[in-house]
Amino acid sequence: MENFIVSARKYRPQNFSTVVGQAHITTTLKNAIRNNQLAHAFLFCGPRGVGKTTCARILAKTINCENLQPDGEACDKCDSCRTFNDGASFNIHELDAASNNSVDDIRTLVDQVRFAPQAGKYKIYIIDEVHMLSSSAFNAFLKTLEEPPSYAIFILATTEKHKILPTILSRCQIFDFRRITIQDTVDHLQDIVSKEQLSAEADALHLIAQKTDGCMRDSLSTLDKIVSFTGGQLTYQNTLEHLNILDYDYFFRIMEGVLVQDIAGSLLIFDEILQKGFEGDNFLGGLAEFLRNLLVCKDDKVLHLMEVSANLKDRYRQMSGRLSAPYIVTALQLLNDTEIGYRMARNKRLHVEMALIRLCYLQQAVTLVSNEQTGEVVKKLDS
Ligand SMILES: Nc1ncnc2c1ncn2[C@@H]1O[C@H](COP(=O)(O)OP(=O)(O)OP(=O)(O)O)[C@@H](O)[C@H]1O
Ligand SMILES: [Zn+2]
Repeated sequence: MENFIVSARKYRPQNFSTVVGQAHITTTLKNAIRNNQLAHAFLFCGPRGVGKTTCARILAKTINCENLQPDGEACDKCDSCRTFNDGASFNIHELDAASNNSVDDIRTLVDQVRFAPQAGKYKIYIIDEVHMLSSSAFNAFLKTLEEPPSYAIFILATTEKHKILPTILSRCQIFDFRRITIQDTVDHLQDIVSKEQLSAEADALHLIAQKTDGCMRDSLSTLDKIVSFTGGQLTYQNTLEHLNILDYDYFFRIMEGVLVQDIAGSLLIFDEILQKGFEGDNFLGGLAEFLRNLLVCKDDKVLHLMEVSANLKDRYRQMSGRLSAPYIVTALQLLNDTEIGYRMARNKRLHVEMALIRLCYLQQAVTLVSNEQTGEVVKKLDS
């Protein structure tokens, strides 16, 4: 515990096979390396913290490895690999275009490109947040990108692909990085928790993954924070408190109330939520996601779109079985309208309360309508 190092650095993947959730990219890169068909310019696009810089560094190490493995991975033992692992290689240059975006910055880089590497095969230039380069800097760079020396490889990374000029796009091999799924994030966090000999309930890790929405870097830094906050004992409850997330239990309870048209009960639960310091729109957003999950549960074909823990899945399924699909859809529509009106509403509490009351009445209304007029539709959606 005392030696707990920031996970994002300590657990930065050192080879392609340990990069989580980007197999479509790592496989292609490994094949290109093995077959000696490496492009000279790459564009790595995708959300923040999903492994762009990490993959760029692994690529740099691998193509300089003196003893490339048959599977396309670096050996991690040769001199070159060791200097890369120590962060001491002269063959990798990183430029953060967010803070160095002038023509002069690019000229300095272009000047360096002229010199062949003293050791190793390739020099790799990583330009992070490349969309931030000024247009004159872009132009100064274009010539080098068009005719790079054989030993130079450029890896441009960006979170905003649409801002990249077509002249650059057409000169790069483009890789689209994906946000990391909740399950992949949970598995990765679990792995770190075991290695660090900490303890964490699976549902607690799920909460972290859910909160950080596919960004691995944020998941790891959140894990770090909660570890120090809880002394390394993560439970669902203490993680919930730390992350300031609304407990799903509230939504199950609200729905129980709605099912029996218990208006008073539903309003009291909403009051509890407000007392805890949450805002009405947190609640509306959470309830909408909850209903969306109930809808997704209705069909096994789309069940994987519901990214919740195994425990919670069963609970969702049971609840979903008690509601008709038309009810859920109508309720979602109602919540959507309520969310749109929320900002304008003067009495926000009342605005949400009205929605809850209507949800209670809706249950009856939709059941009546669907039985009489749309029995067929309901059967289809429900089956
Ligand atoms: N796919 C992944 N698998 C495992 N760890 C990851 C992955 N993506 C990110 N990480 C972790 O997050 C940290 C930051 O990742 P990285 O710098 O590669 O992200 P990035 O996509 O380049 O983000 P940015 O666009 O913000 O620069 C890494 O040190 C690593 O610990
Ligand atoms: Zn090596």
